[in-house]
Amino acid sequence: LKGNVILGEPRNLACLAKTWKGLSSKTCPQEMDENEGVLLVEKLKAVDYEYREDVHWTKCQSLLGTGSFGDVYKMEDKQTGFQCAAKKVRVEHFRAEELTTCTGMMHPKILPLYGAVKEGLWVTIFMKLMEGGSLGQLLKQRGYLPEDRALDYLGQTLEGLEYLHACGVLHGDVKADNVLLSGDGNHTVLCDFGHAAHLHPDGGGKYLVTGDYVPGTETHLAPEIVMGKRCDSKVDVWSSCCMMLHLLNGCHPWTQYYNHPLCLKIAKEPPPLREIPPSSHPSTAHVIKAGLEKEPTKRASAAELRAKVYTALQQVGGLTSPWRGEYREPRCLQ
Ligand SMILES: N#Cc1cccc(-c2csc(Nc3cc(F)ccc3O)n2)c1
Repeated sequence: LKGNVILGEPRNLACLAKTWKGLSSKTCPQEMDENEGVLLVEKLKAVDYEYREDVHWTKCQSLLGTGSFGDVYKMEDKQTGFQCAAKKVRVEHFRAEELTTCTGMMHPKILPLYGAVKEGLWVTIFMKLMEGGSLGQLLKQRGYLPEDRALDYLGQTLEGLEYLHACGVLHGDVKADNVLLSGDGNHTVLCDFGHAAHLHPDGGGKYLVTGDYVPGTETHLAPEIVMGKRCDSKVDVWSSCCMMLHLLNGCHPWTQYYNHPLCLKIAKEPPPLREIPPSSHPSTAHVIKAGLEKEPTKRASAAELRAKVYTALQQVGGLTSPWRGEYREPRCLQ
């Protein structure tokens, strides 16, 4: 059995990932057994240039969650015993941007990539294990979050976005399911670059709705995306405030007022500011208003919005409530 899995550098992985794009199941039989990839950490060990599921690594029983285009499992390297998270994506659904946008990214609020391997018709992407699970899962357990917790998580998410945008990358699917938590619930990282895109260096927008672009979560889509206009990093700011409404209410924006297809409403209707809980502090409302400007040039940047979030967090008395507290009936079902 031939293999071509190496311990390498992020740029090796970015380069190899581009050759995986668009391979379809119509490939020849020997392709079915191909095993190639780049591992970025010593704790994931290829053996004779091979790294195969159930041979060199195995999935642990639990399904951790569902990412874009694939399920996420806890996995263990059979040689080193090291455990991490792994998402399996069919090559037909694999987008090279999932790896080219986040390789080489080093920031406390961005989930570290450990490598990726193609085995037959599957691409497996390895990332750091986050014991706290996703913010989406926490929300299901708590109904909706206290204002200080929601502000703190929004602020950390915006820190990660600020770094991403400075690197010329837009995430494309900012939502609670793609924000992961440390074991103590106090630190977040942004994950899942399945909808990410490289921004033009001139900072000009990019036509997202083209060839292989798959839109992110409909309820969180910015107006300029649904109107097929040029998009830039501001689309992530809009989505982060849709996530904020989701954290504060326990339900996605728009869904209580409109039926599908929501994209027509997102384009036509005013921003969903009426969904800001009346009990919110005025500074919190100010943050959401600044992030839900329909005109991207008027919308706050991730850096500007982060500053407003920290002010609001101070105004509400800082972070005081526990991350796992009592369940609160989502506001949308009241
Ligand atoms: N650890 C962990 C954990 C727990 C719950 C959900 C997720 C989750 C949601 S999207 C997601 N994407 C993802 C996970 C990988 F391991 C590798 C690439 C990915 O895009 N992971 C991860």
